[in-house]
Amino acid sequence: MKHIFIINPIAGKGKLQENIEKSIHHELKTKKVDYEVYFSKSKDDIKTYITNKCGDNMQSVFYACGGDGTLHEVVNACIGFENAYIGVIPCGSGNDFVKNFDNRDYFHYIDSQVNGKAINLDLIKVKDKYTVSVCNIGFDADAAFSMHKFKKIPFITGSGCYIMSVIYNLSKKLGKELEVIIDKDEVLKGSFLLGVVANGHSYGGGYKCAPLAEINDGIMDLCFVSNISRVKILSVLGSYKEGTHLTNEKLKDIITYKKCKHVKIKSKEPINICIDGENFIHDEIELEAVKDILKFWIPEGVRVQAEKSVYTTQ
Ligand SMILES: Nc1ncnc2c1ncn2[C@@H]1O[C@H](COP(=O)(O)OP(=O)(O)OP(=O)(O)O)[C@@H](O)[C@H]1O
Repeated sequence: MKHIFIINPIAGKGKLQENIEKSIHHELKTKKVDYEVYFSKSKDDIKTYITNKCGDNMQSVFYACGGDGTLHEVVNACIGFENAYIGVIPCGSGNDFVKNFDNRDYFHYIDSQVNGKAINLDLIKVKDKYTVSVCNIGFDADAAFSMHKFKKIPFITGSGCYIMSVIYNLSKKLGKELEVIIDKDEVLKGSFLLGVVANGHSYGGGYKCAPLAEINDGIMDLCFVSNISRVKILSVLGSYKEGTHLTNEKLKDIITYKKCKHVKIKSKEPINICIDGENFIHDEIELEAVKDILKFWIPEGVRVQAEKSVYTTQ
């Protein structure tokens, strides 16, 4: 097995990458491990690099050294290659995918990584892409989209930009008129503040939007929040971040939570959609759970999180 570390130099604040490169060489140089370190030049470069590498028919693990965006690119580049496995060394800002595992520290240990093993996990297929963590629409997707407006302001950090973008979006009309068709059968119709279709349980750097989601059950978790007043948003957000929104009695009338295998979302006008934190615009999307398609390389000592206790869902 060859171990190929793809480091995204701009993920997170770019602080951990140098240390990761040093520990890779420190741990592996003297051992009989076939390895390579590559610094990605752009999003598209990740795909070109992996496609070329997979062409040599060698069994390889491609480690996404970055955040969920980097992992998303590595996964989508590797899908379809029988000889490619996907690992991750989290060094982005959110790193939500690895939150679905116990003993996450081991993701940072190079010896645990190279002594890992392959397991099968699920992904969500949306259009011609695969989602690793979460697809989201609504208020928070709009905030992610309009962040660029604030990036040009001097001395404002990434989180500062996000806060300004949230405030900017709060001043605009809230609520998306949507039709959501679940498993080709059940229809939800209405005005929604936000909605997620999730493989993993978290997004946005720790918002536990889908607390019951499991990455190896072949099922997606859908959580839609009905449109509410600006004042109520603040009281909902705390619960939504903690993942207690399913058990919070005060929120039961505004939350719809379902487990499903297929979802179609329709809007009369094009809307912003975030897929693993990457931005897209569509007026209709279909999402489908695909069981066991991700050939994930799990470090020694790490476990997929155990089944959650059952909450009351609608
Ligand atoms: N060399 C590069 N230059 C510019 N962008 C890159 C480069 N390599 C990869 N990318 C892209 O950078 C984007 C941001 O990376 P990523 O999402 O991993 O970091 P993050 O936003 O800090 O982490 P997270 O998504 O976990 O919050 C991704 O879209 C990735 O494809």
